[in-house]
Amino acid sequence: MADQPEKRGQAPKKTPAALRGQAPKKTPAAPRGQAPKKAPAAPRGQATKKAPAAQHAQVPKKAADERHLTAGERNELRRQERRAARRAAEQGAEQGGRSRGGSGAGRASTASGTPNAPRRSGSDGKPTGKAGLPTSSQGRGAASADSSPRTGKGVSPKKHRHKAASAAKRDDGVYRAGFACFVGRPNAGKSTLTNAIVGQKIAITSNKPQTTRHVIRGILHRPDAQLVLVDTPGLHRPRTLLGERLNDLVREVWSETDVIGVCFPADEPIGRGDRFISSEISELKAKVIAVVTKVDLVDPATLAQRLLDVSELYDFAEIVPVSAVSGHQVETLTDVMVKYLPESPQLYPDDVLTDEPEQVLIAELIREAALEGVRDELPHSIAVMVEEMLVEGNLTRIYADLYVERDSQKSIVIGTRGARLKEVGSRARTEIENLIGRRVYLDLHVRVAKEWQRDPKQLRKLGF
Ligand SMILES: Nc1nc2c(ncn2[C@@H]2O[C@H](COP(=O)(O)OP(=O)(O)OP(=O)(O)O)[C@@H](O)[C@H]2O)c(=O)[nH]1
Repeated sequence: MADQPEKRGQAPKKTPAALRGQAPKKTPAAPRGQAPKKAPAAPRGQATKKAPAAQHAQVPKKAADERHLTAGERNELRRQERRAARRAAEQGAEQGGRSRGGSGAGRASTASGTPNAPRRSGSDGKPTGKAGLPTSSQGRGAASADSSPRTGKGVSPKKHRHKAASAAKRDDGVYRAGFACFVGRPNAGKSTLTNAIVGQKIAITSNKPQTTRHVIRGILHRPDAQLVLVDTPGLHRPRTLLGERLNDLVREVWSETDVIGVCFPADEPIGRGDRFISSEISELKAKVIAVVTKVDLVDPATLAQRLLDVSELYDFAEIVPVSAVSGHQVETLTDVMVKYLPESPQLYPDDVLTDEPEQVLIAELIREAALEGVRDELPHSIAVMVEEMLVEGNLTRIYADLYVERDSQKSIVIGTRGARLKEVGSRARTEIENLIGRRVYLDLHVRVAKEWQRDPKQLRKLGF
């Protein structure tokens, strides 16, 4: 029988509050019995010929359940979870919930500090957080116990270069864990930096602005800390419904992270967008640092000027110049971010690198390959959905749809006698094989979804 690949390096996505052992209050919809609808077995009404991947999945129940949801429904579920978690955290704070160290002041950190939050027991009878991970009372390291959804094969985390280097720096005996994100104008280098820190490609990158459309978490494990990096789309002036939704998503993430790194590309002068972002973050609880990116592209004098400009823009806690491409100062930046994380037990098991569903990562890799060499509006018009994954021995068959908005775009993406699409497929296949560590057969179809960026129904279907 065909199996869903079992993955190391991935865990089902949970809200920051859930990971910290806070039980989110029910969302308004939940008490009325309006829990997010499960999608039918063939999520997009294209039923029949192939069995959906979820039916083959041998994964924990929650993850298996979520595979039945369409991407849009999954996102809505995430949104509801986040809203509920925020409300729970606020209420916890009002009720004098114990604040964690660092910048998390005012946030309730344990299930017991949250109203209506029953403490759950693990199979061993020990209390666990909502997420099935230990609450802070269990001490560090306990999170790697059996509650992990990680399983055998699949995404193999590469040995992390920060681990050994950082061991020596663990001088105060304090373990820190928390969330950080990079913000900044489109193309500032946020995703490249996230990948460089996590040590594996979990976010796609390209030289087209607004490449990032999903919030993806990458997890860095060190002996003294766990840094959960949340890669977000760049905040921008929205021109479509998609743009508005992406901006909302970014603001939601900002409100729940401990450290925010505002990225300024060293090779471009400070602009209106940078000023706008700096003013937006001034209200947040998170510790805000400045990251001057792409320093390999400028001479020392330009860099010095950029650092000065950045320092005059806002009262940043620190300013760190880095190059994600050469690796210059990446480790220093990591140390700075870790320094501002709250004291906390581990949030994810040891070998989890991301909690993004595998289908989403794969769809992103296909989109990245499709972005190569296209111009003008076309990059924005491309969306990808993985319809199905089947595992046969060491081969994974992936069926994916690549959406564009117009017939003319469809012919560009396909190319003369399918040459361009073939190239996209072969580039994407190599990346996917790197990701899942198995041979891949990739079946790509190009479809037209007219004006999907402006159409709420299509956006939902495509996961926004
Ligand atoms: N030379 C150099 N190029 C970089 C560096 N970091 C990122 N880039 C390039 O800059 C471009 C944009 O990088 P991304 O990481 O996709 O930027 P982003 O901020 O995530 O972009 P959006 O998704 O549009 O918000 C890519 O072509 C990267 O290869 C760096 O340190 N040095």
